[in-house]
Amino acid sequence: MDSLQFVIDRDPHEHEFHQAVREVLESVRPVLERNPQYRREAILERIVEPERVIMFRVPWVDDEGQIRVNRGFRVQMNSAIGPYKGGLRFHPSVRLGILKFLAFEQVFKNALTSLPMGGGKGGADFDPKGKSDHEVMRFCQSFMIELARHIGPDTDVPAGDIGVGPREIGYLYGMYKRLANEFTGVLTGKSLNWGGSLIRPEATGYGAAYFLAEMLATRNESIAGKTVTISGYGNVGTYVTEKINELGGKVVTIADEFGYVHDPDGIQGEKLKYLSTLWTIYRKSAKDYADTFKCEWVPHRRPWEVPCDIAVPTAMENELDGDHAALLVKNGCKAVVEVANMPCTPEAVRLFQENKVLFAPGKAANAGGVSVSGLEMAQNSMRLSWSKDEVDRRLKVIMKNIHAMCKGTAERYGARGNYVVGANIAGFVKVVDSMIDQGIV
Ligand SMILES: NC(=O)C1=CN([C@@H]2O[C@H](COP(=O)(O)OP(=O)(O)OC[C@H]3O[C@@H](n4cnc5c(N)ncnc54)[C@H](O)[C@@H]3O)[C@@H](O)[C@H]2O)C=CC1
Ligand SMILES: O=C(O)CCC(=O)C(=O)O
Repeated sequence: MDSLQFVIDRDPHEHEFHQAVREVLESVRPVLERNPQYRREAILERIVEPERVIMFRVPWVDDEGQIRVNRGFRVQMNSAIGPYKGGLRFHPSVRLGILKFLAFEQVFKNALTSLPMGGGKGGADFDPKGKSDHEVMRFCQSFMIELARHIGPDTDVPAGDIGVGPREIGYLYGMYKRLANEFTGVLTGKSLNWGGSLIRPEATGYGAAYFLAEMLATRNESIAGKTVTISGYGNVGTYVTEKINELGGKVVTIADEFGYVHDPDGIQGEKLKYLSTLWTIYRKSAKDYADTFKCEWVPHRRPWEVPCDIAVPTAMENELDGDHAALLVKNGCKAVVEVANMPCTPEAVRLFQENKVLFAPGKAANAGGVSVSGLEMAQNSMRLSWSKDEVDRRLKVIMKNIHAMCKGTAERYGARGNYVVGANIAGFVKVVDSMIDQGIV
């Protein structure tokens, strides 16, 4: 664990980054034992250090004429297997340590997709909630004025994440195009009229449901008839609900930082349509859903206390801790799928694994989003658009392959059923072998 201590000593306050690094280093220990070359090549020391970090001032003017200043970032973590690729997050919690953890996770996730994408992540401590469209536009334009010089369709291709949806991608793209004077696939998650891919908005949620179906099938189970609890109701929360409904499951909760909604009849039909805009367009609290559809609102508590077969955290890192995990286990939960990035604490993951709850780590289960981003890049390069069925078919194949790769790798390393170990080792080996091929750079 010397490499972990090195990371902690260097940046002691970056706890989420330490957490992500610790998990990967623990998983890959048997790989290092079998391959002494990795130690000789100082592969751990190299993989935990971003290739480049860009941090910049983002000044903008609000609707009252006040000058505001936010901090922008892009962490270009690893380009061994392709251009940096990963989302932008606009949220007040954004700081360097959060983006380093997200960029680090992205490196392994992107390697699992089998598409040629390196890992990166960026964003700002800007909160789009409560801002007018014009304020968001001015912010995005100022952000892109600096970011533009560091990205490009073969260099670094950002996309959305929390707080960055089609509106923000549009404003960011408009400014990039004006600065670069070229129309290229420099961002993904674009609107369909100007280079976006069908199924990209749905991809993270649909992909996670496909992964879940594969995982349940290993125990001769399926999503049909299962009760599911979820947390976030943004882009990924909405589409994972849609696909779970389609596969016969019933989603009974949504949540935010103020509490959770319990709708035992299930979030479907008109209610799901309503949900799909609640956060992504109006940025309203989940309580609004409870008020509108007259169901239970439970303030200051988390949805993991509601008995369920499957739990699907879809909002923030570390939103599901050991106490929540103990409740889920006690109530008979059979599977947990991380659709957010690292939403379960290490203690929660340990409890799930000890109690034989199927556990899908985010870097495998939520890889459908970046996979379809990769397919968007391919379509942009070819100057054509695939049909919805074509993209969905490719997404299904990718998720099935990721599942098989994680499962098979875990078995080969004596950790049957441990998708965390499988995902970390499979992603790690692909990236570090590519780094070694390319020399000490
Ligand atoms: N959009 C994508 O394609 C992908 C997203 N993810 C991850 O999925 C998660 C959700 O992302 P999106 O749905 O895209 O974002 P979004 O902005 O559409 O939705 C964010 C959700 O988080 C909730 N939220 C915001 N601040 C919160 C707080 N302080 N406490 C609790 N909940 C809070 C919001 O109410 C909303 O439900 C994130 O962890 C993101 O990194 C992972 C892979 C791809
Ligand atoms: O589509 C992308 O490039 C990135 C999606 C993302 O940010 C993620 O996978 O966490």
